[in-house]
Amino acid sequence: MAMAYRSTCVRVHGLLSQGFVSTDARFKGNGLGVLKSAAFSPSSALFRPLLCRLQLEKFVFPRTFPPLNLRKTTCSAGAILESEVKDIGSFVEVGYIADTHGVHGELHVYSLTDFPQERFEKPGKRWVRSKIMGKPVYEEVELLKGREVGGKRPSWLITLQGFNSVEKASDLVGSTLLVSERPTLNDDEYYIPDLVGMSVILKETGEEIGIILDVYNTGGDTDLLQVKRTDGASGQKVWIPFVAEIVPVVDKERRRVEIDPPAGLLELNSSSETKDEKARRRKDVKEKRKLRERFSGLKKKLMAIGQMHILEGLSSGTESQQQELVSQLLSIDFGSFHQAVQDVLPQSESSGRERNKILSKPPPYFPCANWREIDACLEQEEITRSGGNTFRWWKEGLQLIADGRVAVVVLAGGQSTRLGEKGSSVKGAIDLGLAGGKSLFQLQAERLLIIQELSRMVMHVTTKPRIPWIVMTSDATDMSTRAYFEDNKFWGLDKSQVWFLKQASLPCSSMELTEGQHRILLETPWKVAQGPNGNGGLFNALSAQGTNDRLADLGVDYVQVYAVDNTLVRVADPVFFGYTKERGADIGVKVVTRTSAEEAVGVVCMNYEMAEIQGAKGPGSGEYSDNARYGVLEYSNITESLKHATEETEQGRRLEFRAAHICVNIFSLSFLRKLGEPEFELEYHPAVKHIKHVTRQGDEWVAVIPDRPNGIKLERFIFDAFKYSDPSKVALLEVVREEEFAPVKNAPAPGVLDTVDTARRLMNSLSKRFPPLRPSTADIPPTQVVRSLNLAYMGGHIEGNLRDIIGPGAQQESEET
Ligand SMILES: CC(=O)N[C@H]1[C@@H](OP(=O)(O)O)O[C@H](CO)[C@@H](O)[C@@H]1O
Repeated sequence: MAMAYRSTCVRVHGLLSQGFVSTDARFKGNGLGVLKSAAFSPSSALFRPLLCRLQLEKFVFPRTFPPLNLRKTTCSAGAILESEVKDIGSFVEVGYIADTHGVHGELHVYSLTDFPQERFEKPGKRWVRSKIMGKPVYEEVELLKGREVGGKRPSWLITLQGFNSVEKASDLVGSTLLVSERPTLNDDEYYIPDLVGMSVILKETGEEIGIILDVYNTGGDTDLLQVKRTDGASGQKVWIPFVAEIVPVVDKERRRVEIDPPAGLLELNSSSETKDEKARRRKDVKEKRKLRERFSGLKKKLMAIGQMHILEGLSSGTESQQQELVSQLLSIDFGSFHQAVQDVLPQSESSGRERNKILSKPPPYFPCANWREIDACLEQEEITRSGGNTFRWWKEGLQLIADGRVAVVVLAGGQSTRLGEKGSSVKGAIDLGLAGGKSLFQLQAERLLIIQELSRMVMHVTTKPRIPWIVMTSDATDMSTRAYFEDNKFWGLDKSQVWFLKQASLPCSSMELTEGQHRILLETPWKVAQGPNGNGGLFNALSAQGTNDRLADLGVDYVQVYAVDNTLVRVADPVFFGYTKERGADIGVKVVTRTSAEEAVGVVCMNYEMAEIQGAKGPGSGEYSDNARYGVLEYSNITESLKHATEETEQGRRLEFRAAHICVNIFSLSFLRKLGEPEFELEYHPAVKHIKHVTRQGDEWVAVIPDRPNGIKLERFIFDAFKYSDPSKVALLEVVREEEFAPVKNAPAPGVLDTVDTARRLMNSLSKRFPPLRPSTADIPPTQVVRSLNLAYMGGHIEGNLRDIIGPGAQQESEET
């Protein structure tokens, strides 16, 4: 019976039921052989520096903006040209390197092999084939380790020696992973390419009846040899089960198999096979036609929007690289992209006009939460006492949590470009340098665990509440984020309460115009550079992926949404929930006082539409409409005069627009549902960023690593949704900056704010104000436990494992109860 591997092996043993086919390179039955270092000519060593030099000489600086730093490392010292490889047929494609993963240079590889464990997990030599200046280049690499990850397509995360940073690893994205040796097979196993082309001889008569065309497995256990008749039935194809009884001899030396077919097999197969084959061919033709139609539709669309250049990769590269490009292109919504570009273009041209129509004013009075008040009440062990506002909101919020009426969303789809190369593609996984190596995600998970426990204790519910934690990711962060949560066992949360939600991405485009178009940028010749569609992409994602319905089924009324980068964020803050509910609001907005005119934060304002007032004289006239809407003047858009505007108060001069938006908001579920409707779509804004890409120059692809912003990402802003709410349903709540806002945005550098270092300092100074939460808490009276937990939630330090203090996670508990 036969075990068959395309470009790999077929095993013969037993009867009809025991064979199978698997493939290493599914679409190409390459031959194999062992590649020896002697296979390369000595001149390859001479060629390397020449190749690198040539590359640099070929770099042309883009005309429209100043010289950029170009990548100089595309050709590594170990790379050799394809022409230098003597035994090219000996390589087998085993995977396609689709992306980098995490901070340590892991690579995400789509499997093209039937031996994934062997190829991606077993340490040892591998080869990488990429293209430099249009020429295939091979480089030997050492696989250190690999692990399987979930997903629609079989894929692995691998680590290669020497590729220990995102920067290094990204050089390999778009390349093909190869092996140069086949797994050792048993005596009864054969590689398909070895079988293909063998003569098929009738054992009884010694007569040749045909040659093996291919080996197939139709899903059962048995491999089938497809044999083209060369005898009297010339041209017909027959199928011969690859089992020892029918194929007793496989003679590799003489390249022949001897068969002993049962009576009628050859005839039976010939006729029935023709039918099967026809059906298969019809299906193939149909599928190919469908694909061709989709592809020609795509081409027309690209032509219409002036973006044909993104198809250039199809004239070079390997089959798998081209397939990757086609499948990526077919998945991109170019209609939305084009619409978004249109949104952005007229806006930037007429922004002066737009601004004249809107008069922005600071928002009216908003209260400030007073946290000390809660602790004072708890210290006196008077949980039932009415207390002040904050204490009332706190209890109301804990009740909402206990009743399962709230959920939280963390916005974690961003690509962390401002964190520089040392940043992680998963911002929430950044090591903050805290004791215990806690990351942003871990801090947030701990707060969620604590608040669930607090709600259980204060509201006397028997089952610990389980607050749905929706993690919004993007193509750029999804897989790594999921793997990070899995690796950390969800920090003790119930896995089922964490829902991943992927926001959409859109192509990135050049900043300058070419023939009147912002041209789409390519990450590699076979991959369009894409970016997540901004934090305002949340609303579409929630509705399109059924999350709103799921929340409604659970009875959720309010959803807190926050940016992943805030180390001090109070996840599922009961005060904020209680306040928003008490105000009957659809939107709750946390603000802090802006520190200076230059602080990179949006400021909350009221926008009055001047155009709607009869006879209004314009801004400054003192007249404006009463249909004001809440909005945010984003730091990237605000005018200099509004940014610096001050007002006189009894305490002296202060900034007029001082309510900084910290990206911690609450939306009622009914409002989120409304935002899912087409008429409440949010507009796009251009975000100007550094975008690494490749460009085609003549026959060569040139890598561009910009040292200044060179491209545009199209983003929606979450706060643009505020304008769709009646202002009476928007409730601002001021909180204490030192207690609730310490974002990580930038790479650490002297004098730079909002870095890991500044955030850690803020965290440490806050936690010093509270006694640490210790495991011994378990021995103190419940009211004191509540106080300790509340202080830990507010930023206190936790000693040891949180699970030792608050007991098992929700899942175990609910299973026990
Ligand atoms: C579109 C958006 O939500 N922008 C927010 C957000 O800015 P980023 O620079 O995008 O992180 O977080 C800031 C607070 O950290 C907030 O002030 C600003 O308004």
